[in-house]
Amino acid sequence: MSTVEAICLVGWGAIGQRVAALLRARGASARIVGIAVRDPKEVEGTMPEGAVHLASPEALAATGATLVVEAASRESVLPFARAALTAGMDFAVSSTSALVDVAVLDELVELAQRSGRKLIIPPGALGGIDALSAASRLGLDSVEHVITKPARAWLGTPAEQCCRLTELQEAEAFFEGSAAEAATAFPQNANVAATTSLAGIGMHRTRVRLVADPKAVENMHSIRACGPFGTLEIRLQNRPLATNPKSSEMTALNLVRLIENRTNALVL
Ligand SMILES: NC(=O)C1=CN([C@@H]2O[C@H](COP(=O)(O)OP(=O)(O)OC[C@H]3O[C@@H](n4cnc5c(N)ncnc54)[C@H](O)[C@@H]3O)[C@@H](O)[C@H]2O)C=CC1
Ligand SMILES: O=C([O-])CC(=O)C(=O)O
Repeated sequence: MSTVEAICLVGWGAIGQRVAALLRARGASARIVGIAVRDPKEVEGTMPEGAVHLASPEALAATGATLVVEAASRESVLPFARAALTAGMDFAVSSTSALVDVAVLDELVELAQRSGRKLIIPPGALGGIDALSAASRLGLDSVEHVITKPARAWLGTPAEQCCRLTELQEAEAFFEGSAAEAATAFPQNANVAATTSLAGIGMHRTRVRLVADPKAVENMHSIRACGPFGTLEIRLQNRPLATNPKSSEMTALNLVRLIENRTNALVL
């Protein structure tokens, strides 16, 4: 028996629209029933058939969705996750930098437990999060994550105060610190650091380096983890999304995978 998953999206930007387009093109067993954005004009003329605009988190409850997928902003996570979990829906987080705040993470996990639903952290722009999470069950000695993006992807972030992004000739590492510091200061570019931390050894022990590379055309992620399990080394060269160079195509693809796995008999 095949089922159709009813989904609400929070955010209708580069990732949200790409996910919707991929689900439609692939004929996935998923129906987008609601889209939350602050300004309804943003969805005018592009809303998937049968979907409604949601003006607030409280509007989720009436949609009948079983899964809410956030691809909006750090600020959107707490109010929309609260509303979704309370209404008996699972909630998938893209803006994982929101979870650097332990009070937010604890509240949402507790709410998910009480409501019998799931707070889901998809791999986002990453791969290998399954292996890292598996390895962490034996304990890990170290996790390092290097994020290298084209210089233009760092425009409009505090990287502008660390280096002259538009004049760079060579790659420049402009930040080194913990994942907590990286995700807090760069919520549009370093959600992945929070994701790596949640899967591995936490926000404070995960070391992060951020690099602006004027010659790069892709968003690169290099992760190295060591522990009693052995060593893990992963390197992704992600194509950026056409409408937002800060975000990778892989993020949308991982959401499509998550959504399709909800109804597929074979889960991969
Ligand atoms: N976990 C990961 O690996 C990755 C996470 N991201 C994060 O995913 C999120 C979405 O990324 P993009 O689609 O590229 O961004 P975008 O800027 O293209 O689109 C954001 C959308 O969310 C809406 N929005 C923002 N705040 C909102 C709020 N409080 N309530 C309702 N709607 C709101 C905007 O109006 C817009 O429609 C960002 O926070 C980004 O940093 C992006 C790439 C990878
Ligand atoms: O898409 C990426 O490569 C990573 C990203 O923006 C994030 O973690 O916020």
